[in-house]
Amino acid sequence: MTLLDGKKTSETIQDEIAAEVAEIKAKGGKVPHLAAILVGNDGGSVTYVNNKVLACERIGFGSSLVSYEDDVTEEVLLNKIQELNENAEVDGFIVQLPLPKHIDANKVLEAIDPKKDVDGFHPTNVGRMVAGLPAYLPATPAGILQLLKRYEIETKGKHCVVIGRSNIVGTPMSILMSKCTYPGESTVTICHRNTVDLAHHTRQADILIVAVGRPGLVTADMVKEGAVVIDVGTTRVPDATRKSGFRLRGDVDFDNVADKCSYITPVPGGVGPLTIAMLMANTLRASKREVYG
Ligand SMILES: Nc1nc(=O)c2c([nH]1)NC[C@@H]1CN(c3ccc(C(=O)N[C@@H](CCC(=O)O)C(=O)O)cc3)C=[N+]21
Repeated sequence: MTLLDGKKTSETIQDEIAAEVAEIKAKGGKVPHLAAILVGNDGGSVTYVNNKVLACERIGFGSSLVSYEDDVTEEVLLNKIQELNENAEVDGFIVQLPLPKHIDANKVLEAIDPKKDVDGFHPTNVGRMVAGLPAYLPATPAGILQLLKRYEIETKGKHCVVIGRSNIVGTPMSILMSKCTYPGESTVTICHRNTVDLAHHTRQADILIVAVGRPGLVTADMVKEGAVVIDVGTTRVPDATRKSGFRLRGDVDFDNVADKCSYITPVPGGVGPLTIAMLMANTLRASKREVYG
């Protein structure tokens, strides 16, 4: 069994980006700038957004964080988005999800200029991705592709089973794995909460990608011997022995599943850190006008 070291791969990618930023700076070019909008103070969201800002500092990007209380109006949010769309200093920005219920998240995401949508959540980028046109790919699926690629894992003709159909992970992941470029060319099955006999499907998987947010959902009996298992779940569960009072748990019962796998991602230190690296990669592409010219 080989551990897919997301933390190390993320550091490698960020080093590559940092080297490019240093080059841009040496030539007097524009330093990439990422802005993030955070609404409310959900523990996870605050951590992730802070990690994104820290990553910017580490690799030499400019960054700005715009924070609102969770009672902010949709109008205020939409006005800020308009401002960031028009601000030439800002190459890309994200609105951290989830948003409070009184805000229409789809409306907010559609207000972002697709050219600055480094999360790849705008319908224009989703459509371009599906059509195989240059697009910002959502960071988590893009990070998983990087893991498969950098560990040289064969995907052609393999059966890839994706559990979860979210707009952020499951749906784009399944589309990307079916595309005719490496890593891809897999036969893809999408499973979700209405799937009958989930284990029947997962046992057929050469590559199993789990993005549900239910700790321990995938147990050893559900995994084929030699499978590649990618765990996207990062749920905070109470843990009195930790200073923070919680620990992160994936969707896969790692301790029992790992022995059966050819490759597996840990949680933490798997897919999560790559999500940050790929957001940085998208921001660099935005500043170089690589996607939209
Ligand atoms: N607009 C938007 N874009 C996102 O990309 C986005 C979002 N909203 N909302 C929430 C999810 C979740 N997400 C993660 C990012 C990093 C880790 C990550 O770095 N995890 C570390 C541990 C971090 C920790 O200490 O908690 C790990 O797995 O090793 C996890 C999850 C991005 N998301």
